Amino acid sequence: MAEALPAEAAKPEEVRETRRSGSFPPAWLLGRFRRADSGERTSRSLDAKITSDAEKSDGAIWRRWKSKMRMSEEALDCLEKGRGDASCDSVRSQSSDRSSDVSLTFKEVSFDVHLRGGQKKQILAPISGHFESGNLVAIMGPSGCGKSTLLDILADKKTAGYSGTIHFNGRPRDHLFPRVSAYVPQEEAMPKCLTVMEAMEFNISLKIERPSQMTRKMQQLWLERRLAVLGLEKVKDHYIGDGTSLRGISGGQKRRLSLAKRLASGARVFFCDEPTSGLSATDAEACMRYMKHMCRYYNILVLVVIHQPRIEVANLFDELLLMTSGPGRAVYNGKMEDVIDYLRNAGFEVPLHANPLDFFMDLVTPERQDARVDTFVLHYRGKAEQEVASRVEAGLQAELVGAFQLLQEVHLYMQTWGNLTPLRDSVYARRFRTQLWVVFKRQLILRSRDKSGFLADLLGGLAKALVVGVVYMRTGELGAAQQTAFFFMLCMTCAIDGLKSMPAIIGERSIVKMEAAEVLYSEWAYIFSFGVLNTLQMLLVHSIFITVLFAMSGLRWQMYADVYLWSTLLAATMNALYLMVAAIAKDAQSAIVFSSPFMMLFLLFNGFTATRSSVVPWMRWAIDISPVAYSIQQMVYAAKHTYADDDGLVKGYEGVIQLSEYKAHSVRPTVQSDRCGRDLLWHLQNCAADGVPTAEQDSEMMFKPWRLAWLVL
Ligand SMILES: Nc1ncnc2c1ncn2[C@@H]1O[C@H](COP(=O)(O)OP(=O)(O)OP(=O)(O)O)[C@@H](O)[C@H]1O
Repeated sequence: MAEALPAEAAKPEEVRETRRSGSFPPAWLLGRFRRADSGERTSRSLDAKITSDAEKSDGAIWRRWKSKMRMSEEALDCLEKGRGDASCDSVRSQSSDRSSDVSLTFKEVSFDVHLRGGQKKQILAPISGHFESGNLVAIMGPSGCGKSTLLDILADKKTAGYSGTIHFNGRPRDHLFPRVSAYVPQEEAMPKCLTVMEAMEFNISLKIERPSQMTRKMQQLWLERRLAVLGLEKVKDHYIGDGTSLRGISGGQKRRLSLAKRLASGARVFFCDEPTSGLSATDAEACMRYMKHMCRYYNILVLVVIHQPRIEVANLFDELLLMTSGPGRAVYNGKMEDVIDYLRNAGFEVPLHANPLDFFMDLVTPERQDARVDTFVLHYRGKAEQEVASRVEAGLQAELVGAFQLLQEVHLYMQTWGNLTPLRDSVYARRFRTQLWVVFKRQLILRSRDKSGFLADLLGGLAKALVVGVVYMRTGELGAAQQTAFFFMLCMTCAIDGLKSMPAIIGERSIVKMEAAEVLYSEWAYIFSFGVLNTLQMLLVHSIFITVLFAMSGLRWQMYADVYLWSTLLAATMNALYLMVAAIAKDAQSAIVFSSPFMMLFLLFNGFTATRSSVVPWMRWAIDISPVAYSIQQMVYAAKHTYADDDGLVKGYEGVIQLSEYKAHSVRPTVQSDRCGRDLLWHLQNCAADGVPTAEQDSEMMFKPWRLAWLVL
């Protein structure tokens, strides 16, 4: 059910009149509203949140904070209820007391693509515009006219080359532009097991540092105000969900959460690509009303690509950039309220009861029979282009504060609530260490909530050990060949086990890509935290598997450490390989397809069923690089050492070593003595000071440095 919609906020003119006053600190960030009158307005919902502990521990700070939140609540109240009394007028005027305006100016932006035959296709013909904060701007036009392309270019998301000038606050966009802008995709992938408030906290902790005296509770209240602006305060403790396995917030609420997260992060320009697509008409209208609300309340510029909205939604927009296709050209760029007059001037009267935007769109859609594309292109060039050009020129000359100064304003204000580290002049707001910690914490929370997945993993490991264990129960009593077959099976099982973690990384990849594009954190922060947690879980499941299996096999416990070490290294190596493939593959299916050749190569060239003499000479390298072959070999040597008192088994293992041609890799004392004398590197690694083989060599458990490096990699 759609929530109560906020009434339309103050008119753009009101905002423009007051926002240039240049006061500090910026109201858009603070939600800073002075008390409208001396009358005490109690905020019941806020009072309920005040804990006596907080009052006792940091009374003065808490009281200041409480007062700020109450003022912010008053202003919200006025905006939501659309009240017109004097106190609200005062609050409203102060709510638009914004110190930092922002503007986006683009001049002659065009985009061409090169087709196969070397031809060039113009997608966007030169297009210009200038938009200011506090406005909700619609970018509309027929399908394929280049709306999303233009939005991507303006948001600095287009990787292909384009031409034209784009300025933010009268200056070319710099490396800090991503920190003051936000690109909101049609549908954002978000972790389903996170609550709305946690998602907000995650974003803010990666974008704005919490001052030393600001408690988590204070920050949460601050975030609640942002949620309230987008009508989400009632679902702050709800899971985001995915609509299938976990029923979370609605589609419309998810879209608004995408906006709220970025709002809390301090973004000043929003680029929204069809934020209402897929929503019901009521939800779409609610979403747009909240966007308008946000835009006014925080003096933010919002550009929205939207397909033919209902009249109620269309009326919410302040400005319209209407385009036609073939190539994408502007046919209108001005105030939404002037559309009817513009059409009339061009000789078209909007029929009674018709939606003017629908009427206009039909006239500029080339596919329609009644289209008048050329008329409007000429009309725009003749009548409107000049006026747009002068706005653009003024915008280019404006030189408002740059992105760093905007960030600095927030930073300086935040310092009034405690100590902060210096503001970073980097695309990332927080240090790598902080990014790592925040991402790691979220991973931990998500994993701890996915109890069924974790339990299934543990039980799966146990069940696998029991099944394989039943087959190899008498291994300890059997000969060397059968014991080696057990090692072979064990290594095979460990090598394929990592396949199960591929879907997890593929599932999370779209979230990570989006968050990394938002420059919340570096992808390495995710890779490290995922790697650590995945390895820990893998080690736990693997330990259960190996211990149960080993206990069932009846082999001597002296060799448990060796079997554990080599099987773990093997599992970790293969796991890393699968994760690497999963990270670059398109989807789960192609990840399986890509990883199959590696898996088969290592499993087949295992040095046991396929040995150096049995394979074609030019494929021997495959045995040399196979972690499976190396693990089996080390287990065989460990077994030979463990059963040194059993001549029969020792002979059997020597036979296996000979058949498998492990000698080529092992260290024979006679050869070593000789080599210890002449090979310096070999000497340093493998020989004792007197140049004779060490005890480790005798046990034939030597590491080959390059093989160890391969395993670790
Ligand atoms: N990098 C590119 N290479 C080739 N063609 C491109 C590229 N970028 C955009 N186009 C083409 O430009 C045209 C406009 O695409 P765009 O998505 O911007 O249109 P749109 O107006 O947003 O369409 P819709 O309303 O249907 O989403 C399309 O035909 C698209 O294929």
